[in-house]
Amino acid sequence: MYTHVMVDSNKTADGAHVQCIPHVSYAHGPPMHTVDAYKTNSISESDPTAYSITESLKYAINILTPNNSLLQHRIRLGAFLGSRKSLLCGPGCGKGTQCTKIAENFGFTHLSVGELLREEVKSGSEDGAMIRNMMKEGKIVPPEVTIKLLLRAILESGNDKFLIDGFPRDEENRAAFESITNVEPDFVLFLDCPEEEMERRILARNQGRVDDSIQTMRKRFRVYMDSTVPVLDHYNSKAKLRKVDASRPIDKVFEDVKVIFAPFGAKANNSMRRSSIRMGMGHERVISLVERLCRATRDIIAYIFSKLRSFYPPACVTRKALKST
Ligand SMILES: Nc1ncnc2c1ncn2[C@@H]1O[C@H](COP(=O)(O)OP(=O)(O)OP(=O)(O)O)[C@@H](O)[C@H]1O
Ligand SMILES: O=c1ccn([C@@H]2O[C@H](COP(=O)(O)O)[C@@H](O)[C@H]2O)c(=O)[nH]1
Repeated sequence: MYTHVMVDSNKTADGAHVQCIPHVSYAHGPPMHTVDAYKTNSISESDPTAYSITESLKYAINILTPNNSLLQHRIRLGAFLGSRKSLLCGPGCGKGTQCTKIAENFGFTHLSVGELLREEVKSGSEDGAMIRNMMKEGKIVPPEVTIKLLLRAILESGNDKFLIDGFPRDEENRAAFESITNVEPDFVLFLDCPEEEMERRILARNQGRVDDSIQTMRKRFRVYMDSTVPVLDHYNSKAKLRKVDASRPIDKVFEDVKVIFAPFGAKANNSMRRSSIRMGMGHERVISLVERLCRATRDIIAYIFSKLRSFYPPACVTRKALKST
């Protein structure tokens, strides 16, 4: 299986996309490279000059955002990784539930990688079948896929504050993401919940998810222990882990979460919030639209003035012209 990175140079950074497609085509940049999508650092035998997928993505991102500067500016990450108690836990601790509340209250864009993957499956894309199978088995999808989806969502969001829910699930995803973007999360929220409670929540969820079965849940717990706990340890060693007791009711958990997030985000004001409700959108989206509108208005006014100036020169110029006649 080979995956390639395509860069469409006609798009602006906001509209740009990084795509994994079966045959590479770099619109600009190095000649075609083939990359083994399932080995982060592999070099294809058929092409000795092949880039690793990480390098390819890095190159693509650099085209979209020279030196990663835009991306660095735009990403401030709060990552949710799952939860654990007595070293056994993970899915169902309430990440999605708390993320929705944080996004509403602190103006973050909530990006659930699990949700992005589910949408990719629904879209019927080439990766869809592979993603669905991996999710059904409770496995972690390779970084080439998750990071592509994540970066696309980041670039499309128009926001500069992101809440990344359920990522990175393993060291490979963490290392690839940090290497590509050159950014680390501000902190990682760890929702601590007993395994039995998480089981209860998952089995009561009833949203028709392919992984909400006892069998898959057990597999997910194992994957969590083997692959995600080392990521938690990594952030803990960097003093970036913030732990909250997630076994309590939703609002009680959120009270503690709010304290952690308080320094990280301005609350959207009430009129913005009312507009978001009226327009049926998340308020961060409304803020971004208002910002864009302001920028567009400023550009239009500047344009009108430049036209006016060419028809009506400034008074001093007119006076000078009159004097000389
Ligand atoms: N504190 C809580 N108390 C009781 N139920 C909760 C709590 N938090 C979330 N739930 C419920 O538990 C279920 C799982 O929550 P949620 O989907 O937010 O978890 P998650 O960690 O995102 O799960 P997954 O990792 O499987 O995506 C949902 O039905 C949700 O309504
Ligand atoms: O970074 C990620 C995040 C998720 N997955 C896969 O999706 C499911 C469900 O994720 P939730 O965040 O719990 O909704 C997870 O079990 C993985 O199979 C992933 O591969 N990589």
